[in-house]
Amino acid sequence: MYVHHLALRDFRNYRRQDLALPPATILLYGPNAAGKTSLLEAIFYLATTRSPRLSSDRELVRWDAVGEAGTPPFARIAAEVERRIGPVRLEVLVQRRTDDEGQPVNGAQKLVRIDKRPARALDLIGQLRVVLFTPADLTLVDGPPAERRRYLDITLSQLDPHYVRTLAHYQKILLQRNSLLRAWREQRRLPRNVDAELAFWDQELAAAGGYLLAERLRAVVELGALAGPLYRAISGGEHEVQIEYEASCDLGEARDAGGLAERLRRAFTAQRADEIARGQTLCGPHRDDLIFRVAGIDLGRYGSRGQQRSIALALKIGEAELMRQRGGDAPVLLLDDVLSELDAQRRAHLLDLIQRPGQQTLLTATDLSDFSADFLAAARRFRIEDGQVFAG
Ligand SMILES: Nc1ncnc2c1ncn2[C@@H]1O[C@H](COP(=O)(O)OP(=O)(O)OP(=O)(O)O)[C@@H](O)[C@H]1O
Repeated sequence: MYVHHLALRDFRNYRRQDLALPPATILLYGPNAAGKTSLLEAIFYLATTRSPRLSSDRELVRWDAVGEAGTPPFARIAAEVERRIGPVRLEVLVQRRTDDEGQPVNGAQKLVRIDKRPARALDLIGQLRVVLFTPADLTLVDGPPAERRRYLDITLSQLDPHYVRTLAHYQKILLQRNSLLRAWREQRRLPRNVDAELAFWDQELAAAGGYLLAERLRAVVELGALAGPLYRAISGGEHEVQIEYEASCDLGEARDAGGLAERLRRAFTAQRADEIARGQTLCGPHRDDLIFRVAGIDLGRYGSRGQQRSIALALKIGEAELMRQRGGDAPVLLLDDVLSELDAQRRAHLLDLIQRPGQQTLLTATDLSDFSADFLAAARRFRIEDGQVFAG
């Protein structure tokens, strides 16, 4: 699939921008702070309804944007996407919130349209599939478990509309169950029948969690088959990387959603006293992790920087391959300043993915001298300066 037209209005440092994009390698180059990452961010946002940067939605709106006819300022991202299953037009409007007197308040409102019809944000996810590569990908391996859960969730949410809805439901139930447990702890008083009070929440959390787990376990097997050999090739070593799903609840041999839900329910009951004492849900998909082993050694903990970099790259390429295999369409690749950071061997593997016919890849760079003459001749170039895009 590919984005064949992108339109931005008051998004980050872009005032108004219209851009026709080919299904090829697109090199976005220009000085620091020109707006290169923001362009990738816009596409990532359309695909996932999230910014890859740690910022709130209201920061997406251009600082000095003015709203229309007295309405609060908004940013607009729109794209026409070509896919194997047919084209689609996606649009998101992010509008700053104001109070009754028109004074800015925290937060932003998100309005989504798919083929010009209003839709929910969740419906947008998966319409356009992307894989983002950034220098921060290393935290996938050496960072906290939340980074690895996020990696799985973003991949699966783009592939499976039911996954993204179930994840949203799981998170909602988890919040409610936790606030109930916390309230009991703070009041130092338990209801007469704790089991009955929690039965509904346990049931809902286990049912949603069972589905999430089944899909994550399946994805980990498939990703392992893809990333394992890739790691060996990238690292130039003799071993593949093994990806293990480390569950926080005892899952036994269960692998299907129903069996996993039953396991979760049992785990919640078994740790009732602990959960009440600590005021939170102690196990479930929100506490799980991934372990990367090479020749039996946990490389997240004990790997060298180079080994960890190779795993991170193998995971990202594996993610793109998984999307292509399952979705029938190659995802759009977004490479934020990564190619120049890679050594020749790692770079060659990424180039292999990028240079496939019909693959759309947008990559950013400050310096064209990082690229070979062949690469530059084959890529479509756009120069970015101060929130404006120029061909050539
Ligand atoms: N809401 C906003 N309104 C206006 N400008 C913004 C907004 N948010 C960020 N900016 C500015 O937009 C500019 C572009 O940032 P961006 O990260 O896209 O640049 P870049 O070209 O990728 O730079 P680098 O090469 O340093 O990574 C920055 O100067 C940033 O401060």
